[in-house]
Parts: sequence; C-alpha cells; structure tokens
Amino acid sequence: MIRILAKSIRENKKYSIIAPILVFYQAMTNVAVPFLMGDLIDKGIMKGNLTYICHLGLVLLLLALTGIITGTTASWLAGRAAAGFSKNLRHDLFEHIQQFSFENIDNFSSASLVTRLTTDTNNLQQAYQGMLRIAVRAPSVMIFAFVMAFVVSAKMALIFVVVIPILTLGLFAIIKKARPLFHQVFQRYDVLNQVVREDVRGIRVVKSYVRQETEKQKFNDAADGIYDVFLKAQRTMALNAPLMQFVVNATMLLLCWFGAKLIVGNQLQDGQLISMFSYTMQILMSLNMLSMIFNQLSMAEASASRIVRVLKAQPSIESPANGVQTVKDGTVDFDHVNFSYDHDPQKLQLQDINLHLKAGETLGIIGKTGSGKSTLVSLLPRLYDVTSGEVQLGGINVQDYDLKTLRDNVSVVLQNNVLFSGTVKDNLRWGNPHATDEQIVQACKWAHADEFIQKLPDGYDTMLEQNGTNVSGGQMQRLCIARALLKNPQVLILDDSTSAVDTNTDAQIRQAFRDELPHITKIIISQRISSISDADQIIVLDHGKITAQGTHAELLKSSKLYHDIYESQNYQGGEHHGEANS
Ligand SMILES: Nc1ncnc2c1ncn2[C@@H]1O[C@H](COP(=O)(O)OP(=O)(O)OP(=O)(O)O)[C@@H](O)[C@H]1O
Repeated sequence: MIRILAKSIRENKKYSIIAPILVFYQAMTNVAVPFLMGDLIDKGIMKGNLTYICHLGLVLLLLALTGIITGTTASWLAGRAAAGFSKNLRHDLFEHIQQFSFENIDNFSSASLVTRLTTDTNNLQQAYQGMLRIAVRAPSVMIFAFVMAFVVSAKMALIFVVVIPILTLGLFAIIKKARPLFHQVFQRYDVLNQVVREDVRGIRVVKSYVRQETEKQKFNDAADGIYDVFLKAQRTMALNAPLMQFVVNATMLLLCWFGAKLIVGNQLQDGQLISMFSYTMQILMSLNMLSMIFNQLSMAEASASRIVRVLKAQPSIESPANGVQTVKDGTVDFDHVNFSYDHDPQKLQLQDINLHLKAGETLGIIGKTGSGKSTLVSLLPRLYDVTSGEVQLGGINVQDYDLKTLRDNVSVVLQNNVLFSGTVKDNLRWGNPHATDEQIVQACKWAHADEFIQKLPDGYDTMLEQNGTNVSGGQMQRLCIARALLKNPQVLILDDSTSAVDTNTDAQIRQAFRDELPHITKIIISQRISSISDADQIIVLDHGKITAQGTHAELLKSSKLYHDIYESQNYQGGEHHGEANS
C-alpha cells in the first residue's frame, strides 16, 4: 500500500526529506534549552557569574532563534510536500479512473469514486503533513528529553519510568475506544455525500415530485448520523484532558517532593529541578501528541486502503498492444454473442445474438424495457466485452482494434447523454477538437440543431449550464447527435436519442442521414416504430434474444410483439399518433 501511495510523492521528495531533518533539529534545540537554562541558573545566576550568564545566554538565544527558524521552515515545507503529494495523488487517481471501463465504474459506483478523490485524499494530505512533522518531533523530543532527564538526575528520572507506561496505557486505551468511532464517521460521510449528490443532481425531479421534505429528512438523518458518532468519539477523546492533567500534576508533585529532598541533601541544584519540570512537560506532551498522530494515521489508513483499491484495480477493458489503427468500413457482425454483466453464463443479458449489417445500412432495434437493447449496442464500441462469441467491425474483431480508433469510429449517443458547462461550440468540439466552424454548422444542420442554436442569445457561443439545463430535452438530444456526427464515424448508434424530439423533426434527421451520410452505418434504438420503420432491417429483442428480424413490412406479418407495439402506437395508414407502450 505504502509503495503505491509513495509513487505520488514525486517532486515533493526533497521537501519530504528536508522537513523531518529540520523538525529533528528543532526538537533537539527544544530539549537542549531546559538543560542549559538549569546550568545558567546554577552556575551563572546563583554564583553571580556574569560572563557565564552572557555566554550561555547568547548560546540560548542562538538555539531559540535557529529553533524558531527551522520550525517555521519545516512547517512550510511539510505543508508544501503534503499539498503536492495530495495534488499528485488526486491526479493519479483521476488518470486511472479515466481508463476505467463501464464495468469498473459499476463496481466502485461514481459517488464513492468522488469521495475517494476528495475526502479520502484530504485525509491522506493531513496525515502526511502530520507524519513529516509530529511523527518525527514527538518521539524525538520524548526520547531525548528522557535521556536528558537521566543526565540531570537519574534518581528523579526514575519517576518517568513509572509514569510513562501508565500514561501510554491510558492514552492508547482511549484511542482504541475512539478509533472505530472515527472510522464510522468517515463511512457516514460517504452516506452524506451520496445523499447530497443525489439530491443536487436530481433537484428538478425532487421539486417536480414535491419530495423536498423527504429529501430534507434523508439529509437530516445522514447529518445526524455523523453528529451522533462524532459526539461519541469526542466524548471518548475528551477523557484525554483529565488523564493528562492528572498525570502532569501527579508527576509535578512527585518531582517537588523528591526534588526538595534531593536539594536539601545537596544532591540536586535549583536549576536542575527547574530543568526536570520542563522535561516532564516535554515528555508528557510528546506522548499526548504521539497518541493523536497515531489516531490520525489510523484514520488515514482507512482512506489509504480505499484509494489504493482504486489505484490497484485494473481497467477491465484495455487497448491491445499494436491494435489495428484503421477501420475499413462500417460493416457490423455479431456472431453467436452471449453477454452477462456478472460474467455468469447462467445469467445472460444477451443470448446467441447473430447480426450482419453492410456498411451504410440502417438497423432499427425495438423491444420492451430491459430487453437488452442498450447492452447489445454497448458491445460494439467495447463499453463492455462479450462473454462469448465475437463482435466485428469492418471484418475485424472489435477487441483487435486500438481502443481509441474503435471508439472514434463508433459514435454512440447514449440514452442518458450529458452536456458539460461551456459554450455550445465547446461541447460540440468534444466530437472533434479540430472541427472548423463550417464543419460544426454542417453537423448541426444534419442533426437539425442549427436552427435553434442560431436563435440562442449568443448563437454557437451561448454558454450551456452543466448538463445542459438551459436547453430543452429535445434540443439537448440534437446537440448530442451533432457532437457524435462531428467524430465522422463509420458507425453511428442512437440509443433512444430522439425520444424528446417531435416525430416530424425526427423524420427529417433520418432523412438527412440517408441523403447526406449514406456511408455511415446507423443503429437506431427506439421505442417509436416511426423512428425505425424505414430501416433496412429491424430486430425485435425480448429477454436478451432476437425474436424477430426483417423489414417493417415483414415484421408486421411475422412478429406478434412488433405488431402489438405498432398497434399500441395507434398507426393508421403509416401515420404515428402515439408513443411505444413497452
Ligand atoms: N450496468 C449494469 N449492470 C448489471 N445489469 C445491468 C446493467 N445495465 C443493464 N443491466 C441489466 O441488463 C438488462 C438489459 O438492460 P438494457 O439497459 O440493455 O435494456 P434496454 O432494452 O436498453 O432497456 P431500456 O429500454 O429501458 O433502455 C436489464 O435486465 C438490466 O437490469
């Protein structure tokens, strides 16, 4: 785990090495000061030796100054190293997630990937900063203060031999109790993130179904969940203060008692007793800091393992070495294709699919909800890989293509397509970053989007809100089709992508495809018979199987399901008057 995370340190390595060295130096100065102070009192002040006071005073001043400078520099370097580390880690995570297949995303869920990129990475940043400073400072101060205490007075230092194990046991018992609670806090943050994400993304649905109260309740439950566990954890951690107070006071009392005895017996000097007080504070405070950093590191461990799980996950679909770089044409073949999302041959979502499409042909796909239409088309651009059988494009197995080449040549307008914040033109250029303005306008004309874009306040430079909330559903679908056309693909897949477009415009878009883009193979999934009735061939899917195949006229005779859908859409003389009733 550490080896994988350490890869993200990179250019911050030098800061990560220098910071602990400076922290160590600062710790040494902190430990040296009480010893020299004691000396200054005993040999300088008590004996009225001004030269000694001046010399030692100067040394003390120098130590204090260098301690402050190294401490401040160390803080700055550790902060910089930790921020740089988390920036790299976030970048590495993001890059890795970009290579994920749909299956990988399904496995992690997008909400949990967001938490890992944000909350978990923040935890690691704080833990890393703590590691560079406190995890070095606390043990260094503790060990050296302990040694110095022995140097000053071995007899009195024996007090620490008794006190330190008691305090250590107490502190770690508290942490042991609080640790699982802190882990729970982070899990509950996941729940809160999920609720907020869902609500914010679906705010329009929430409002239209007047579900604000339910959503508020869900949010309150999640927020209260965090509050409750956090309160429990803090209640446990609050025991730290009385324990520390008790141990510090008890140690001071013991020191006073033994110290007074030793001073009376001339075995200890006043300055040495004062040094012992300082060392007591340093040792006990360091122990407290150690327990805190131990807690922070153990919390970060949970975040680290969640992040490493993502970094270790291999993309389930990768580009082959020396993949084919060109696609001859848009011929599509499905040869005895079976598919299961769970890789389980007993739970197939697609069964024995056989299809042959010549380049430029149009295939219509219709079937009930959940019959496997989207699944079928997702196999062509390798959004998922077949469980058995073979899918070919241009006569070559899709798995033999370079993945970018394949996806550039198979343009998919998905069912839940999204637009991103930016101008209309920016969004369209996702299809082809080098597209000229003329090419953009042309694609929009084919998709019947040009007309409404021209009417937008700034035309093609109009800003779109995230997910295209300032355009209508049908306009968004047409923009997505234009974006897909700009890729100049061999195959264009429209997965129910004109459902919000009126039938007239839908027909005009298909007409444009036929007239202007005859070389592109078109695969159209639709719930509307009118959207596919003029296709060269149509397949009817039912429970993952092709139950009928042919032209519109043939299917009306041969497929009862097709006929029923046709009837339910109230066709009269080829005119469409309704929607699919699947
Ligand atoms: N990511 C997924 N993981 C697991 N099962 C899935 C996944 N996506 C779809 N399924 C399942 O696969 C089957 C086919 O789903 P698919 O989305 O292909 O149907 P569809 O015909 O396109 O439906 P619709 O018309 O509603 O879009 C369904 O039973 C569905 O629950």
